[in-house]
Amino acid sequence: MSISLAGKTYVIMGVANKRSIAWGIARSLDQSGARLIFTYAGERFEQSVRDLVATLDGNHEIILPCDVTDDASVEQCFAAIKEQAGSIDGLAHCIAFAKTEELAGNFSDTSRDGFLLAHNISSYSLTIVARYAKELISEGGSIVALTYIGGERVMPNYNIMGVAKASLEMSVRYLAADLGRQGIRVNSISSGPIRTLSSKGVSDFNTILREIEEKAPLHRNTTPEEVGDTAAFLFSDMSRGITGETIHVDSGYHIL
Ligand SMILES: CCCCCCc1ccc(Oc2ccc(Oc3cccc(O)n3)cc2)c(O)c1
Repeated sequence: MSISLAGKTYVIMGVANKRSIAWGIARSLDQSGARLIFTYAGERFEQSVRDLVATLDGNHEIILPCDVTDDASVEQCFAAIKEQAGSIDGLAHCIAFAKTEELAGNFSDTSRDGFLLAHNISSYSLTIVARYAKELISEGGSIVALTYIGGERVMPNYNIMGVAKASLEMSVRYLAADLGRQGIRVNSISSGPIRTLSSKGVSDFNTILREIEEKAPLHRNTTPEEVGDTAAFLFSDMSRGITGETIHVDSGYHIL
């Protein structure tokens, strides 16, 4: 891999299993020589994260719980990172959730608590994580978040998650404006659909994958490795002039 992140440390939030996009990012950064810190939500993921991390080249020892819906949990997580690592060079936010019943049917039937839950986990979490991470991120650091085109235009069944992603993408721009004076860049990767644990929550997912193969300019679906390599670029100095940006890694689908 041409990009070197040797001597750099990144926090990766949201690895659930080997299919996670967060895991694709982890593998690319590991290949680029970075030291990685992992956080997981809920101890049911701890063992699978530990087992996966053991397969990487580098020895990434810091693996911590972090419930982004709990301010104290986020504060304790970053206090532990400060204590165990000192400073970091960036963070990958790969966290989202919405109730499955809100990811199908009529958008007008969205419930108040379904709306709030989706925004709490899928959008506000980036802002509170950035608030604590900015104290640890060195000059020249970089934050990367994951989004989907359903936050820019209507994609059937994506519903409330699309509204939350629109909020996330605008949060990326406001955070870029705020943290730029500290030399911290904030960008998002808009990934094409990838089969993950999360995509099981979206009805009719297979139809979308087929549509991409038929219509996307590259006529193939997106892979976690492609997203991982773009993340490595956004963490590297090769992207030092880019902030507040959304890069589409989607075989070109967004131009249609
Ligand atoms: C109609 C659009 C089909 C392509 C969707 C691509 C996609 C797949 C997964 C994505 O991430 C999530 C994350 C959590 C999520 O909520 C879930 C996931 C599983 C179970 C559950 O109860 N909620 C739904 C999507 C995402 O943001 C975007």
